[in-house]
Amino acid sequence: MAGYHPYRNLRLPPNAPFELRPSPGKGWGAFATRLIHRGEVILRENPLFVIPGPNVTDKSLWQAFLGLSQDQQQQFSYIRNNSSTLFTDMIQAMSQNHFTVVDDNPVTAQLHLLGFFVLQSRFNHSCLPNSTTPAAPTYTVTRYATRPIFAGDEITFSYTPDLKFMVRQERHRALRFVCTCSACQVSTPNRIGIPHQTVSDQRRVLIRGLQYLVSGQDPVLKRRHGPVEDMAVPPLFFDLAKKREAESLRIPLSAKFIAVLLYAALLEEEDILDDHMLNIMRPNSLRIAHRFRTRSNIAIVRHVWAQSTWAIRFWYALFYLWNKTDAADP
Ligand SMILES: C[S@@+](CC[C@H](N)C(=O)[O-])C[C@H]1O[C@@H](n2cnc3c(N)ncnc32)[C@H](O)[C@@H]1O
Repeated sequence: MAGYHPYRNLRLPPNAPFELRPSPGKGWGAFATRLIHRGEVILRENPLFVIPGPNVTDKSLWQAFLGLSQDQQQQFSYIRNNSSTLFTDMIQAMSQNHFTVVDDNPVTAQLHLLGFFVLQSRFNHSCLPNSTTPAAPTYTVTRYATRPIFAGDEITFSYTPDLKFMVRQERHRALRFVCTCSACQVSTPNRIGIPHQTVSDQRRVLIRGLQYLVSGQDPVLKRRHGPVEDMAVPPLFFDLAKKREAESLRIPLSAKFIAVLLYAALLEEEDILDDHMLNIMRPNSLRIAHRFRTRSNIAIVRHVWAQSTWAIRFWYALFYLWNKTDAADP
């Protein structure tokens, strides 16, 4: 491709299944150069440096920068903001190119550490992503494909997991840019002609409410760090009795089980239920399933669990368990 851009100097790993090139409306992005299978590793990368967060100072950033080798400093100097101009200060550069990393040392594991990533930060956001970078107790950030990605497709990920609980406009405020993915484009109609975005917004409000119901915490407002910390998200509950019920976790076991199944079914329908989320969802819902103590309920739960999709599990549970009390109820 013609035209000089400093990103052409960024070093990709040998056999990387992607290339960097302009992504209309989003600066540059990463695009698959061959079919990438679901679950395949796309990129494993170590940070250029790691510093304590969440609040960083120019001084700590300069110190980290000066500790880099000449070659690493040069890779750092190629990084641009989205409009291809240099960052005006180090804090801005860090805020757009970092991932939170976790220390595997039990003494320092609680620190909020931020790593500067040259390549992982070149991937653009999508509210319907095709890759993910699950948290792991190591400084290395690994990106996996969450669905098959075809040659030429842009490789994207969700910039924060909490975005799945937000409607389009809340997501844009949190991201501080207007995302143009298909969940955000007002004009994209779904299978039955309704704009995807309308249905998607309704699903995400429900997903947030269900998460509140089973965890007792509003997943959006509980956040203290990150892009959503200072945004005005409307409260979910206007009925204070319901809010207290959710927060005291005193909902019957059958309602909780149904809520968890509906939560997974909505994620599945929204097409954002990836293998890493499933690895969390499955044991969580099984834990609730194993708490039933009433014999007839246990038989229903076994039958529910044997179904093939979360949507069918949800409908079975709704039909057979709705309003059923259990010996294990709080
Ligand atoms: C870490 S950078 C991603 C790489 C960047 N595009 C580049 O050229 O280096 C994040 C910035 O990319 C842009 N961006 C990422 N995803 C986008 C999307 N879905 N829609 C519009 N802009 C996006 C935003 O300006 C965002 O602040």
